[in-house]
Amino acid sequence: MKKRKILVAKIGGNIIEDKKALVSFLEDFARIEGPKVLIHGGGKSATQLASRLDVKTEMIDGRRITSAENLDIVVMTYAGVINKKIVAELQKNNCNALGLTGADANVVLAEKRAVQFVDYGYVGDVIQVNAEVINGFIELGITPVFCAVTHDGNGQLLNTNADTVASEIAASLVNLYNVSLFYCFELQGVLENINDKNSIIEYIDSEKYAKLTESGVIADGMLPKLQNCFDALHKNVNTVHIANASFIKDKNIKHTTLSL
Ligand SMILES: Nc1ncnc2c1ncn2[C@@H]1O[C@H](COP(=O)(O)OP(=O)(O)O)[C@@H](O)[C@H]1O
Ligand SMILES: CC(=O)N[C@@H](CCC(=O)OP(=O)(O)O)C(=O)O
Repeated sequence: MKKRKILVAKIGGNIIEDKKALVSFLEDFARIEGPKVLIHGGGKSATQLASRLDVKTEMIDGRRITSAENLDIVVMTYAGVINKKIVAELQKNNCNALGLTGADANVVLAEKRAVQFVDYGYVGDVIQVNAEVINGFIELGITPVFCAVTHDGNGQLLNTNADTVASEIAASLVNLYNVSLFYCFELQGVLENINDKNSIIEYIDSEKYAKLTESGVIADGMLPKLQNCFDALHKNVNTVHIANASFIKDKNIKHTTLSL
């Protein structure tokens, strides 16, 4: 039997911080028919709140070193203000959204990252996603909206990169759906030259990915994003794109498509 299509979209901190871009993205997202899931980050907002509270922020390879204080800040920011504002905006646009952390309904179970060279603190690596629960919400006509907070099943909340949450949720749905994963952000795609907004690399396969990483073209948040794209493809997610937030309504704009 042919599988139904589902869209798994992720928006990051730069879109969330840009009120106009966020409102416009959510309007377009709300309009999309059929099953869909939204995952959001908000790293920029968490860093701003930490600074207002005089709490140090440290990122390594695009991931936040998460102390107990940082964890409280990210939970307040991601699961609180950002998640609820997004849900309210989607409701305004007649999209029946439900805001969740990975702890809610036990959808995203993670484990605290073991200390190897770096102690990331309360950062979680995803162990399991409960696709049946996500599908249950969708069957009820509800659009799940996930933030990047997960849990370990023993009462500990954890901070997980939002791109990873999106990749894992997308991968969990492949037995039920034909899954498209869109990473939407402020640029047009992966750039050959970060200072030239038009230098969009339209196709990246595993070989090109290795070359780009080696040459240092890929840096900061783009490192985990691409890793997560390839993880999703290896787990049989059908299509993966990195694109500007407006890609959600206009599939003809230039962007980056990933393949193995
Ligand atoms: N080659 C590249 N092409 C595009 N962006 C890149 C590249 N290398 C590094 N980046 C950085 O990665 C950022 C995207 O990662 P991140 O900030 O985690 O995104 P998001 O807003 O989706 O969370 C871009 O804003 C850019 O600063
Ligand atoms: C472990 C880790 O790094 N978690 C991320 C989660 C938020 C996120 O990924 O936000 P963006 O999508 O806006 O970057 C962080 O705290 O920054």
